[in-house]
Amino acid sequence: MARAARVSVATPRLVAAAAGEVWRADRLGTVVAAAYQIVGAGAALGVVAAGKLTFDALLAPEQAALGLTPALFLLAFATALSGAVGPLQTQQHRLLGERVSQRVWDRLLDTTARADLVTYESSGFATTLERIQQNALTRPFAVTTSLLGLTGSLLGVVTLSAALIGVEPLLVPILLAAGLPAVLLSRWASRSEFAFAHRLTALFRRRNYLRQLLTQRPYAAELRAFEAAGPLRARHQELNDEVAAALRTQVRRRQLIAALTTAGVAVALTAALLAIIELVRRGRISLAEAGAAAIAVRLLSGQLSTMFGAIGGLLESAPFLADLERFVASGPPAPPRGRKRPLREGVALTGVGFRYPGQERPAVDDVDLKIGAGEVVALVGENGSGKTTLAKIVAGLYQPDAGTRSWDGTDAPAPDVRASTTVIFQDFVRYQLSLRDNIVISDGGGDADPGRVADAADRAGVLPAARRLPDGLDTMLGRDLDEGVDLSGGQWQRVALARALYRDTDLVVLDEPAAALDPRAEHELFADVRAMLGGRAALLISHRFSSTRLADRIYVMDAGRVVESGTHDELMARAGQYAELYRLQSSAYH
Ligand SMILES: Nc1ncnc2c1ncn2[C@@H]1O[C@H](COP(=O)(O)OP(=O)(O)OP(=O)(O)O)[C@@H](O)[C@H]1O
Repeated sequence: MARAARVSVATPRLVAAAAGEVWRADRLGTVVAAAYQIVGAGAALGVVAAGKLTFDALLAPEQAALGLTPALFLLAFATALSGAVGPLQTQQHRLLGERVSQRVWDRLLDTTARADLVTYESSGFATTLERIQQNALTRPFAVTTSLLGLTGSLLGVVTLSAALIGVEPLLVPILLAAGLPAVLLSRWASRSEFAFAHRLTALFRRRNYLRQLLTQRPYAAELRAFEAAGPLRARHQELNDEVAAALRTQVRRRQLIAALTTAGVAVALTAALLAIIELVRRGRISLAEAGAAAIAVRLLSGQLSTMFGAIGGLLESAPFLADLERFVASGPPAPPRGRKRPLREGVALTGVGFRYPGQERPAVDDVDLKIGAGEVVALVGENGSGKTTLAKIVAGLYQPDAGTRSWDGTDAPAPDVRASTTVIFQDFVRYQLSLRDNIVISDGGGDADPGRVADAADRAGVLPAARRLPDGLDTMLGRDLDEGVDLSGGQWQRVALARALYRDTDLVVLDEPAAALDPRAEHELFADVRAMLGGRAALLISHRFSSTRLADRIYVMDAGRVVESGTHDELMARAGQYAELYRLQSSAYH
């Protein structure tokens, strides 16, 4: 309730802010839309005036200002103009709506880009983002349409009321009386609509996910292999039923609100028309005046409906606008652009701990780790032991909750660490762009340096595949956009490696860089990993111990902690967890 009150108080500010957005998105478009609105209101007035002139010409030709034919022409013109404005407006709104949507999307994308990785990965963020996308993005435009409607109808209401007051002042308050219930009913509609959107977001998210699974290419093969489409369709159907049931209830509620509002307007209209008949009966107004008054009453009631509808629209949009504003304001300020630093001594983590929001156990606990300049350091451990989390801390993507991360002995800010480190994740992105863009995107995209592209591609072993592609480095990759050529999993992995090397930082974090490589390719990569890295320091995560045994130092993680560290030989001599895992793995090949 307190929240509803706050939103009501904030409504004018929210509406003004939304209108400001529309104005900034397309000034000329807004002016044109407003002009149509004014023409529409003027045309409605013209219909009344021409109606009055027509009645005068019919009933009292001797006193009429215009002959019947010109009066009828005027009436036809005003009616046609009033009818034509609607479609013109609709088309203009399509254009304006697109520009506004682009602008609001920009604000949304700015907010999501600013959010740090932890915020981004939290489930609340995704749900709010979905709700904003589903419900709030179109609101600034809807508000402007309502505002324009309100302006036009207000103009109509004022002028038509003035015309009616000339005939009988009582007619205006009779019609206006329909307003209060209409506004109260819109407040009810607004609250119920926001609550409905809130309730349904999680349902929509789940349904959208199933739709992606059922329609997108990466899932097509597995879904067919498991014949999983059937069960997934059944779940989709359950969600459809739930959505339809919730929507049915909401639609019924809105229909009831609409019916009550219309009934209020109809009662007021009937009362006004009865009053006009009564006035004629008592001889207070002439028949011509009564005819014009009836037209004016009908038009005024229409304008009042538009006005109340517009007010209702504004009230309905307010909570969604507040939601949008809250979301845009919730993002932290954009982090400063990081400065790329060379790595002269090394990176060190001391007593580092990290806990994911809402998780009880830390994913990384009291970890000490060092990567000297030019060193290759390996991180091994069982699934879920915290390797990827630790890699994200090293790369500056997560800030440790405890302990310190130092760069060349100083406490480097996270943006600097990010700018000075390159990470390739297990689930690296397969950009549906050209092969060249897939490589250069790691260093700002922009103008590619052909020499550096060729060097990175060569080191990562991409060149043999590139030579077989129809347009070499300029071949579009991926099949999602129809035009591309798909690569094998291993070839994609080499492209990701080339991307890491193109960025040219002194520290590289590679999370399972050889998972998709064939044994020969993996052997070649690791036998000569230092040559591939070209002097860069590397943190290498791998489950394949053959890949990591040549590392300068190996850290073994278990349940978030580093339980052992040393060279391969030292760890084997210790006969601890590493030695056990290593033996387990090598025995599989004997
Ligand atoms: N975004 C997240 N939110 C909450 N918990 C997470 C998140 N990411 C990982 N975890 C949890 O943190 C722990 C460590 O995960 P992490 O991905 O770092 O392990 P890993 O050693 O890289 O595993 P794997 O070898 O399977 O890749 C796991 O228990 C995991 O469930």
